Amino acid sequence: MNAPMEQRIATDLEERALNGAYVYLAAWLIIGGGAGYHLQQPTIFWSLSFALLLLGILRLLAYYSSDTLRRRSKTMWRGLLYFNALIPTLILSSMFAVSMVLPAHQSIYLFLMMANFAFVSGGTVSFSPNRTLSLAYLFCTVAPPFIASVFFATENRVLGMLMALYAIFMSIQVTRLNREYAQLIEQQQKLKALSNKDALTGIGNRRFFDNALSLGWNTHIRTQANLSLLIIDIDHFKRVNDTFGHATGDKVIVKVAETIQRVCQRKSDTVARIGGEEFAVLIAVAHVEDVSRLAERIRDKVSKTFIRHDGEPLSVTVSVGGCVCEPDAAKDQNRMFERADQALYQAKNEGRNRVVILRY
Ligand SMILES: Nc1nc2c(ncn2[C@@H]2O[C@H](COP(=O)(O)OP(=O)(O)OP(=O)(O)O)[C@@H](O)[C@H]2O)c(=O)[nH]1
Repeated sequence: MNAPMEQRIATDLEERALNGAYVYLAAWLIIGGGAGYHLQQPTIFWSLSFALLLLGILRLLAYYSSDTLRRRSKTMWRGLLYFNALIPTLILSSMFAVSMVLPAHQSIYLFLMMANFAFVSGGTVSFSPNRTLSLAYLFCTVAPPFIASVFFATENRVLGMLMALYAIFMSIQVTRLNREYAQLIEQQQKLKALSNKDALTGIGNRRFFDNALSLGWNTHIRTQANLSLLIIDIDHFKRVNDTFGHATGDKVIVKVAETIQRVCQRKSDTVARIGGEEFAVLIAVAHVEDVSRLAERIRDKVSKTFIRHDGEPLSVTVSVGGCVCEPDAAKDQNRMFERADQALYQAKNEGRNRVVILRY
């Protein structure tokens, strides 16, 4: 399982578990209060109410500090998630078992039976993104009343058998729901990746670049991280299309994209096609000399790269405009882009096949 998928499942589970912060307590108060159990067994009633209240608060705390918790220790985070998900249902299903076996607690029997069936459905479906958690929930909800009905209150055996049958049915449903959930998330991830990809070259598209620029810009301002931008435009590309045809033009675009990618191989480099024959590169470099050197390498490599047209070699050149940015909260990312565009314009005006870098 990849990291974004793991993160997505974790967030989903926490959100689905959030209702439990009040549902168990509310159900217990309604059942106990409605059946007069709070008068018959006040110590048990109020102790369990207090315990469910504390568990609800713990669940809320776990939800609101989940990011920190996950960052510190995934094992602790998972342990707390399981604890919060399983203990409240275990308490109520155990009370259901008790009410089945001991006549003194019979007043809550029927209501707890209804609540228990509801929890079996709701809880197992809610936790289905994590099959283990969902099956553990099913077990905690069904096992106590099942054991009680089969071994201690045998007049309830039919109910026990029904619960077992329902548990088997739900466990099959969980497997199916879990598979469908995983497929859905996978498809969403694929769609997201596709929507960020340029169909012709396979590199990032304009949307991908805009997101990367915003993200890079915010980090640049917040952490004073280095950030520079290059805009690369193929020279006289209209002529390529007009002379050799659109299909060859496409091949040229693909080749230029590959060449830029080969030069910009650092993990921190972001390469995208932002227009027809226009590319952008975001780099974590702060010195004009370093940015110039990289831009020159791109320019040089493109000019030495050939594609074949009717067996004949064909090459193109590119002009590169760059902007090297000093971090300053008063500046803005659009101005940075405009500055790089201005540098590109200058490179074109000065004769093309050249690099111009400006500061911002
Ligand atoms: N083959 C192909 N051509 C494209 C694509 N996108 C844009 N173009 C063409 O790229 C050409 C860009 O031309 P111009 O903007 O005039 O620029 P240029 O000819 O490169 O001239 P300079 O940029 O000034 O050097 C146009 O003819 C567009 O039709 C594409 O995806 N494939």
